[in-house]
Amino acid sequence: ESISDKLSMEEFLVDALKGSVILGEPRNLACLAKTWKGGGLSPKGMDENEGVLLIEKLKAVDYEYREGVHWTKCPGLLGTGSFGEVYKMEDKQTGFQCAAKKVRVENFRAEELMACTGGVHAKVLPLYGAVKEGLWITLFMKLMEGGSLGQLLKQRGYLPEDRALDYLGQALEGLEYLHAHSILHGDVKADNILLSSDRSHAVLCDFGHAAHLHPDGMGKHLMTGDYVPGTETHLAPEVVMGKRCDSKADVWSSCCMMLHLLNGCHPWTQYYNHPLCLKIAKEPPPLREIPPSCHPSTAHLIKAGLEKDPARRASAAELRVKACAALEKVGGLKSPWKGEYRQPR
Ligand SMILES: CN1C=C[C@@](O)(C#Cc2ccnc(-n3nc(C(N)=O)c4cc(F)ccc43)c2)C1=O
Repeated sequence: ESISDKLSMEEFLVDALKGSVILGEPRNLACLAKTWKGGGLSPKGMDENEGVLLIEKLKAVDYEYREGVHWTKCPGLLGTGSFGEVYKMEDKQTGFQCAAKKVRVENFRAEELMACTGGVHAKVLPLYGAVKEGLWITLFMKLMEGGSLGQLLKQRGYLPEDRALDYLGQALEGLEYLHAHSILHGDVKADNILLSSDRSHAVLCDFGHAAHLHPDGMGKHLMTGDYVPGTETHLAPEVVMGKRCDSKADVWSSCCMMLHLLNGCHPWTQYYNHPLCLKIAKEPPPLREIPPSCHPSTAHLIKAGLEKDPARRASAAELRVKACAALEKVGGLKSPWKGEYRQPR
């Protein structure tokens, strides 16, 4: 179909979807979500209820899906994502439980949904739907009973090398998939890695800082428009310098996360005060924070991911191969979970 046909098709779709909550497909949701930015504050908008649910177990009733009516928040906060708090929720009709992130309409970025409606991958947190109710947008997603890697790290102090390598490898698998679809995650860190109940599987979450990259791989200026950068200690030099960025920015962040997993503290913070962005731009990469006890192949892969020049930096795919090789070299995944608390270095 021609561009104009595609546009009119999309306009037709959105027109049909406005004002209702339906069981639909990811692309329906992507179209509707584009109309939510800034959210029409018309008086009707205050009580408007529209959206797309992607799984049967979340059941709209008469084209509505309202908090407290059709679903309820379970007590207790799971976590706080970019611009929103995350709760466990339960569908009143089916009893199905999942997680829900609530974002104010003025803080909502359609990219958060574009990133996870593009397709499904074992290392990316599945989206179960999104609904606008008045001035709030609720994003439904799979519940991960193992909690976040950030929470695990707080409990354990720092992780043994084999565990850190295994989680890094899984995160890089998810990044490889996103980068192949021209999506930059934008905030790779331990808090945005969620774990299965036995903590063996890890998935990427929180696409609140995601950006769509030019398919030709040409970098994109991030510090424009409504873009808000990710976590300062994990920002790549090209991001803090406002240069064009590409998927390599996520690779730098993944190695900052690796240092966080191995040391129990964020990089730069033991050596410099805020604002850190000047140091990140000026200073050499934080290679001195690689624990001396690390296997040489672990140190090598962190160096490859912390190259200041993104063109010389390894890609997610290349780094994942190095992480798998390093895990082999250290003897595979052996560390027990029991272990004692390790005082951060
Ligand atoms: C698919 N999708 C839709 C919205 C999304 O951008 C997000 C998120 C997000 C941010 C911070 N934290 C959590 N978070 N989720 C869970 C969970 N699903 O069980 C969770 C559990 C915790 F213990 C702590 C934080 C948690 C989830 C996204 O990725």
